Parts: sequence; structure tokens; C-alpha cells
Amino acid sequence: MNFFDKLNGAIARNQSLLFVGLDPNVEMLPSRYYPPGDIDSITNILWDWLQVIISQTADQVCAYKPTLGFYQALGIHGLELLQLTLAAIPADIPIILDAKHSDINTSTIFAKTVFEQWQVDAITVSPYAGQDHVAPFLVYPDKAVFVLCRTSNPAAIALQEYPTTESPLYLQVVKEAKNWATPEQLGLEVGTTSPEVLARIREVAPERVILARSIWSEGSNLSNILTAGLNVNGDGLLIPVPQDMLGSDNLSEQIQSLNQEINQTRNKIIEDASTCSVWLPNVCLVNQHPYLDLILQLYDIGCIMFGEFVQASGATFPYYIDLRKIISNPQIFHQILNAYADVLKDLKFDRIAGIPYGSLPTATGLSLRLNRPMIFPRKEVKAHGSRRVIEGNFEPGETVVVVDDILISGKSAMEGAEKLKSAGLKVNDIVVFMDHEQGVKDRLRANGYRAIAILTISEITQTLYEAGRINEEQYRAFDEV
Ligand SMILES: O=c1ccn([C@@H]2O[C@H](COP(=O)(O)O)[C@@H](O)[C@H]2O)c(=O)[nH]1
Repeated sequence: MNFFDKLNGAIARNQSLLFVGLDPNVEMLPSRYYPPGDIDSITNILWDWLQVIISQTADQVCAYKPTLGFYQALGIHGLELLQLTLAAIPADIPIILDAKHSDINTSTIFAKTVFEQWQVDAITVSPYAGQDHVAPFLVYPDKAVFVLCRTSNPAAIALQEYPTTESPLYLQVVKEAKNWATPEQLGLEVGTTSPEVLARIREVAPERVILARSIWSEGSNLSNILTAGLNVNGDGLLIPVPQDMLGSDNLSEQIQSLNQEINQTRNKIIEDASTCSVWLPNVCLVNQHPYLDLILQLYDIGCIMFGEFVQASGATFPYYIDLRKIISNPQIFHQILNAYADVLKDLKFDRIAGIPYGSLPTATGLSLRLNRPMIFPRKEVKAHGSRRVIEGNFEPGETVVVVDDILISGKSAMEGAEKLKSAGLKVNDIVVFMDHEQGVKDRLRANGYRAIAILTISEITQTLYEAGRINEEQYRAFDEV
């Protein structure tokens, strides 16, 4: 089971967003376990304490976070203690190893150790070495990373709030990390006592799970922290059980009441969302478009442009969609593939055909994702070599689903489909990301094709307008098309 499914399962089962940090640190050992003696007995005493913590919390938390540094500090005994700890955590509760690993030359071997040998579900990593460092952890599709975006220690401000508090480095880390992997594989670690900081991160990354740290300072307000950090569904924020609570002798009761307090705020957020009837850009997200986040991200990376654009037909449109850019942004590319895969799962076909050039990467991604063979009709046939019209192997009589990016007049998709049909293949369905509407689907139907679009141009413009990304004039320009 992958990390996020396991996490969501534990959240639902235990009705909890709480996680427990497992820190075998002698300095934190409750006094009733004293006096610790030599290193063997210290490790034994720490193990007793960890077992109590796990047994009293397993039905009330959604994850455990062992801190590698504390285990390492105990030497060989510590690594043995780590193995005992990992084995003691119930298999249906995810383990996030807090390693803050950041060395580029060791990340491949370290990823192998933690994910294959130790079998943890996720790991915390430092972002400073960039995606090269994180990538070795991401080749494990069922595992996840939490990228450290911000810490709460005062000295960190010099770097994390550089160059200005208005435009701080930690927000740049969030934006950059979002490009490294999908929300299912990459979350954010955020240490802060400030609801404002959490709210800023949540605004930039509405889709990410945030592993909150250091929220329990003197005078901090849990309700404000939750309101700032939870997503619109009342989740997406993992909350640490306060360290001092882990030493108490009525741990289970204390966690239960903390959980109730958190769930009250979560329920309020969910209730408010479902009763909110007015749309305020970026505030009320009830009835939000299922692809809201994807549409906004496509706009933000320049795939959706507004202005005057001349089309192949000679007509001028007030927009241009350039989906070719998605290949430079793996995280968005993943989301696009998810959207296509969701449509393709209900169709019957033997092969996937991409229309060159724009849709070849998408068709390739889908072929790999769905494990279905791919072919493509050439745009132009070469005068040398095999002179093939269709690249890839196929058998006449097979059914092919055509994958294209945008339907404007339908000409490109239909020309591609006709080449496939001339080679003896059957084409029933043409799946595109966006339909310009204006009757193009009917035109395709009249030619014997069913066109299925993930989005229409009106859904895109409506969403961008409601989110405040385009103004009234840009929005209204579409009435004239
Ligand atoms: O906004 C746009 C408009 C067009 N394209 C490119 O054109 C074809 C679709 O046009 P048809 O008239 O349906 O043939 C599409 O495959 C793109 O290559 C575009 O990218 N963005």
C-alpha cells in the first residue's frame, strides 16, 4: 500500500491527524523511568518508554515519526532499538523517518536502506541540494518524502526569510518542491508557531500534506494554527503530539481529548465550507472545480495565455493553450496524466495513439502508466528509411484510442485518426485535454468519432475568473468567440 493511502486509512480509522514523534532521548525520559545506568540499561529503559508510547497511542494517531538522530546517538544499540521500534509500530500506521537527509552522494544508497531494508513509508529531507538529491527517494512509487521548508528556531530566519519577509526563501522552497513530485509522493515539513506562516504556505500549496512541527510554544493558539494549516476538506495537516504529553502517565486520555479538540475545529471548517454560498476568489472553495488546482497551475506556468492569437484556420481567438510546456514540469505532467488516465480507464482499446508532436509525451506517459502499447501516426512521411505512416507495431483490426491535446476545429485529431484507419485500425474515441466547444464534438461525431474532453474552455475561463487570475474583460472576451 502506498504511503498516502496508508496515511489516509489511519486518519479515517483513528479519526486523527495527530502523529507521535519517537525520540529515544535520555534527556526527555520521564523521571519515573530513572535512574538510567550504563548504555545497555539506558537503551532498555528507552525501549520500555517507547513501547508504552506506541501501545497507548496506536489507536489514536495517524503516523509515527522516529527521529533517526536520537537512535544514532545510542550507537549500535540505537540501530537495534530502531529496528525494534519499527517492528513494534502497527503495519497499518505509516512511519515517517525523521532523517533530514541532505547529502547528494549518499541519497541513493540511503533511500535503498530506509525504504527497502527498514521499510519505512516516508522520510524527511532537506531541500538545499535540490531535486537531484530528492529524486533517489522518489523512484519508490509507494513511498513519500517530506521536504523541510521552514523551521522555527530563531537563527533560521536569516536564511529562511531571505531576502525579505514578504518574499521569503521558505516560500520559494515550497514552490520549487511542488515541481519535484506529485502530492501523493511529496509533502512539506513546516516548523512554526505562527498561523500566518502556515497560511502563506497553505495558500501556495493547497494540495500538499503539511507535517507541522514546533507548534506547541507557550501561548500558541491551536485553533488559529488549525484554521491556517488545514485544507478546505479539514485535513492535509499532520499535527505533532506535544513532547511533554508523551511523558505523562495518562497519555491515552490526554491524546483523546487533544484529538477531540482538533476534530471540533476540523468539523467546523468542513461545516463552514458546505454552508458557504458566496464565492470569494481564493477564499470560499465550496463547489470548486475538481481540476481547480491543475487549472491554476497550468495558468501559472504559462500554458494558458490570454491575448490575441491567430489559429491555423486564420481565426483570431482571445486565448492560446500551450500544453507542450507540461513536459518541463513533471509534477503538473503527472496531474495531466492522472486526468487522462481517469478517462481512459472506462474505454476499450488495444493501443494508445498520440497525435504528433504535442501529444506524443502524453501518449508515452499514458502508455507507461497504463502499461498499454503505443503507436503514432506520422505528421509527415519520410522519403527514406522505412517510410512508415504509423510508427510502432500493431495488428490491423485492433482498436486504438487517440490522445490529443486541444480540439479547436478537430482537424489535427481527425487527420491522425484517418491515417490510423487507413492502416486497418479502428478508432472510436478521441480523448483530449481541452475542447474549444463551438460544436467541434458534433463535427467529430458526424465523422464517426466520440470525442471526450477532460475540460472545456468555458470551465477553464470560469475557474480562472473566479480565482481572480483573469479579469472581467478577459473573461468576457469569450462571449465574442
Ligand atoms: O490554443 C491552441 C490552439 C491550437 N493548438 C494546436 O492546434 C491543434 C488543434 O487545432 P485543430 O483546429 O483542432 O486541429 C492542437 O493539437 C494544437 O497542436 C494549440 O496547441 N493551442
